[in-house]
Amino acid sequence: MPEPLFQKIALVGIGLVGSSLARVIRRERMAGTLSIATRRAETLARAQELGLGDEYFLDAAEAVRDADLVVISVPVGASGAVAAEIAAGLKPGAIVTDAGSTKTSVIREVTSFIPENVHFIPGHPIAGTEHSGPGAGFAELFEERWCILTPLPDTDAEAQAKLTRFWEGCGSRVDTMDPEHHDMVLAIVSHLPHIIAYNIVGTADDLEAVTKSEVIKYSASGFRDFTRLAASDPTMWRDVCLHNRDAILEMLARFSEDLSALQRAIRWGDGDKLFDLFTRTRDIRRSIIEAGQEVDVPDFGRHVLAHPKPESESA
Ligand SMILES: NC(=O)C1=CN([C@@H]2O[C@H](COP(=O)(O)OP(=O)(O)OC[C@H]3O[C@@H](n4cnc5c(N)ncnc54)[C@H](O)[C@@H]3O)[C@@H](O)[C@H]2O)C=CC1
Ligand SMILES: O=C(O)C(=O)Cc1ccc(O)cc1
Repeated sequence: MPEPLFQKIALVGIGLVGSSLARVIRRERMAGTLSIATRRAETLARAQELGLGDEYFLDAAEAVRDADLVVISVPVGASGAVAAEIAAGLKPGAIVTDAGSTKTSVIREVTSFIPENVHFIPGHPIAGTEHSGPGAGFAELFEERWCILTPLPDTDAEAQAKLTRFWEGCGSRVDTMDPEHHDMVLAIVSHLPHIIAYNIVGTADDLEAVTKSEVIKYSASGFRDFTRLAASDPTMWRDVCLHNRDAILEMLARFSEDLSALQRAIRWGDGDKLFDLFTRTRDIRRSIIEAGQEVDVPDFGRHVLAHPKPESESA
């Protein structure tokens, strides 16, 4: 039997992302020992019931002792507290990474707690669903998805290569970005769509007082798609909004400007303008599909964007 990639992996946070990692780590035999820590006793008991790991701890510092890889998968607002908690237990030479949806805030809040002889390499799997908790995870979550690493200027190349191999073992393709760029890109492709969904579903909910159950009864698939995103975890998305504030506000400002232009076109009956925009956006969708970037995820009855296929596979 080949040696596992890591003798011991510790997962801090065992929700959708942490429990998906636990499942794929086990399937691919990437850890000699898999240690799991989370804050609440009920969540830990559920993880244990599901048989997600080999060892279970409420004290994260104990879980990370002797671990060669530590993955922090908690809402981004809790990353700093987790780093403070685990700092004393970290093994020299260990790799610490995270799965947080924002990167500059995580780096700001975590780095100072990480000892000099430990490699901190922030990361973000661009893979998820609207579900949360240890029961929501599945081993295939990361397959054919990007994982973005945002290494720090002094990141050790060997440690980064090993973390890259880990994500590839999970089925992902790995890219690197600088953290500010990551936060700007994710603000438009992920954070704004969720904020827009929360907003439109909230507006419809306010209207429901007037229209009674019509919002539910006649909800077309467009509205239903928004309700899926708007069902995402409130703690996670509160933290994303608070921790990627500047990039989100920048993207919201652009969005509002464009929405005002659309509003004006509708008010003044400018059909050409509407037609031009709707044609341009349809072309974008078509080019994504033609490039083979769209994959169907039958489990969730939804379409999500995956990474483009490499040249050799796209023929
Ligand atoms: N849900 C999604 O689709 C994706 C989420 N992410 C990011 O991954 C991270 C985890 O998200 P999910 O797994 O979806 O969340 P989740 O809500 O399913 O799980 C979060 C876990 O963190 C634990 N936790 C919370 N505070 C803690 C603390 N102070 N100490 C220890 N454990 C604590 C919770 O008990 C739970 O086990 C977040 O930073 C999120 O932004 C990244 C990609 C996709
Ligand atoms: O469920 C969806 O459509 C998502 O967009 C999942 C998701 C949520 C947050 C991330 O940081 C990455 C992916």
